[in-house]
Amino acid sequence: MYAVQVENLTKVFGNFQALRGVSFAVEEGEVFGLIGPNGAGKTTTFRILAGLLPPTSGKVLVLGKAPGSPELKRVVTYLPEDAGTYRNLTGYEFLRMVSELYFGRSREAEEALELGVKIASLGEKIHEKMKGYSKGMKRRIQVARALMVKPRLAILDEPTVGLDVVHAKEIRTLIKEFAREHGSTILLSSHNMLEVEDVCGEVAIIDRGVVLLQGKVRDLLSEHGARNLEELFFMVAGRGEAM
Ligand SMILES: Nc1ncnc2c1ncn2[C@@H]1O[C@H](COP(=O)(O)OP(=O)(O)OP(=O)(O)O)[C@@H](O)[C@H]1O
Repeated sequence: MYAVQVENLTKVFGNFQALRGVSFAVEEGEVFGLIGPNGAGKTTTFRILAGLLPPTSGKVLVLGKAPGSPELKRVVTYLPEDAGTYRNLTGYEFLRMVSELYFGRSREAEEALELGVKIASLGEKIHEKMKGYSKGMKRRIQVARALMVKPRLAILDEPTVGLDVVHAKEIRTLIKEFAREHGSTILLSSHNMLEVEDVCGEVAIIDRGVVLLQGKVRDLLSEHGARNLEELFFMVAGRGEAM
């Protein structure tokens, strides 16, 4: 079964066409990367998948259902690129709030909180107010928030945005380990094509509102004789400017 199926998806804002017929499919259990430069349409696609934005046209199924269906509420999580944190809550209080929103005051909520604390790996700092957190710590809390409820599908928009190489690597490792351990499907986006190779088994390359290629990273590189995804992007995107 596909976790996500997108066919010929378009989105028009005013007279600007942000998505011009996007198609890709994500199998359950994959760590899948939607990669492309700034403005390619990644966030727009994710917002549609999360049920936050209506598509203009096209077919979109999330776990076989229309985005935003009530059945998806408990099983799909979405981490926006610009997710904020509650400055005056501690990381622990924030994760507890989210787990109780999902599961009420229950054993499940306690288990989710425990897992969230483990994923965040902030040690004693989990009990400090988030206003003192670094960007990396805030992002860890946000990723923990999206994964701790063990979703069938987690949609993570630029999970490593704004992080240095060390913190980005930590987040990638925790995503990979989480997916392996819990069998969740992870759909993430990135404009950093090199980092995606480290975490995703399969990718779709999107540029200017169109998916140019989809496949397993290893297969795509060998089919096109590219050394890495960045080189492959420039081969298939037909443009020479830097991202
Ligand atoms: N609400 C909106 N109104 C008008 N244009 C929009 C709106 N949202 C997005 N766009 C435009 O649609 C295009 C795709 O934007 P989107 O945010 O999906 O790209 P992205 O691939 O996520 O880029 P980035 O890596 O910079 O986050 C951009 O040109 C953007 O300016």
